[in-house]
Amino acid sequence: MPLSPLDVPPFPVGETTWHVLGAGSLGSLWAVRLARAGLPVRLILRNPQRLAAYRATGGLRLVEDGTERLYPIPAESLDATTPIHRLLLTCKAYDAAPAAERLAPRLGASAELVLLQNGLGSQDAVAARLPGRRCLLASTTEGAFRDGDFRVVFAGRGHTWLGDAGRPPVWLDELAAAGIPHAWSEEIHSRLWRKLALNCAINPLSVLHDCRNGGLREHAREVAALCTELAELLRGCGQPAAAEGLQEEVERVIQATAANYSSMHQDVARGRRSEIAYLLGHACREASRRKLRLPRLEALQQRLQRHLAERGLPVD
Ligand SMILES: NC(=O)C1=CN([C@@H]2O[C@H](COP(=O)(O)OP(=O)(O)OC[C@H]3O[C@@H](n4cnc5c(N)ncnc54)[C@H](OP(=O)(O)O)[C@@H]3O)[C@@H](O)[C@H]2O)C=CC1
Ligand SMILES: CC(C)(CO)C(=O)C(=O)O
Repeated sequence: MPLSPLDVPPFPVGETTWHVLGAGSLGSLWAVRLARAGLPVRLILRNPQRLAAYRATGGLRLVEDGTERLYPIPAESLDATTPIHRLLLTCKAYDAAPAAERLAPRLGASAELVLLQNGLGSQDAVAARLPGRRCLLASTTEGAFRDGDFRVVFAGRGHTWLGDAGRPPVWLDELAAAGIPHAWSEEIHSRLWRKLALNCAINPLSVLHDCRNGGLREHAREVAALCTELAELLRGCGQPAAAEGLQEEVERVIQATAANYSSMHQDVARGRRSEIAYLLGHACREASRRKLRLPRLEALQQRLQRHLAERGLPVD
């Protein structure tokens, strides 16, 4: 497929650089769209070897609507020392806090972070390592996957919600200019909890039954029982809105994604670490902290951990 260099910026360049740590699926998708809107973007790669590999490939490749293009976005390694004012954190949940800790010396008091991790728990861990810095939470329904090193396929259009306890930042305009569908959410915690519950109802069972999401239609009673406990957990955690109509939505998602393998199924099938600790693990920890007895969720976690251990994968 033809490759072309980065387009000439169509917008005046913003002043604050978007540093992106996690040049994988979501990070590349964001970095490319911001860069082609003329905004200053810099990737942070994990070490000099990864930086050299990136430079050798000439940039990020994004496959969008069947067309691949090359975007030579500037990059640096984690060892760089220049200040960071705005950071998009798009690594996996288990990598987020260690990465934030490494970058802490470069993040001044007015630095802002956008945390795009799935599940819950990693966001608090990041914030604890960066006292005083603004950490915005994000939840997305966009989909992307890597099919090569620094090559990403934009697989599903979606929407991203961002929020925290403060006011919407002015740079949301930059997301609009970059064509990133988004909205400010006053209830970002509720959205993250709801997504966590959907993931807990679908992903572990899809791994244990080794099936596509649609295969869970044959386990409808098991799914329904989990939804009952998940709704109880959400209410117990002060998220009653996230509990409403949970089972119906889980059934809709199973139907709509029937042909897909869940992200956890894909991770396990490829021998990669899963984000269990930030999904089912977080759910079970919160239940135990609040003395809620949710036997089905606990049994599911134990089954999943056994399954992961048998395959030599981390159980958290
Ligand atoms: N992909 C998707 O469609 C969606 C993803 N999400 C969530 O987004 C988050 C990111 O997922 P995804 O983009 O798929 O993950 P990927 O595995 O595709 O990308 C993660 C990237 O983070 C990099 N990374 C990890 N640690 C460091 C570090 N210390 N320094 C520099 N780079 C680092 C990895 O580097 P390296 O390449 O060197 O390994 C990798 O490029 C997850 O929480 C996921 O659940 C949510 C919705 C959809
Ligand atoms: C499709 C869905 C909702 C299944 O839980 C998902 O988000 C995932 O696979 O992680």
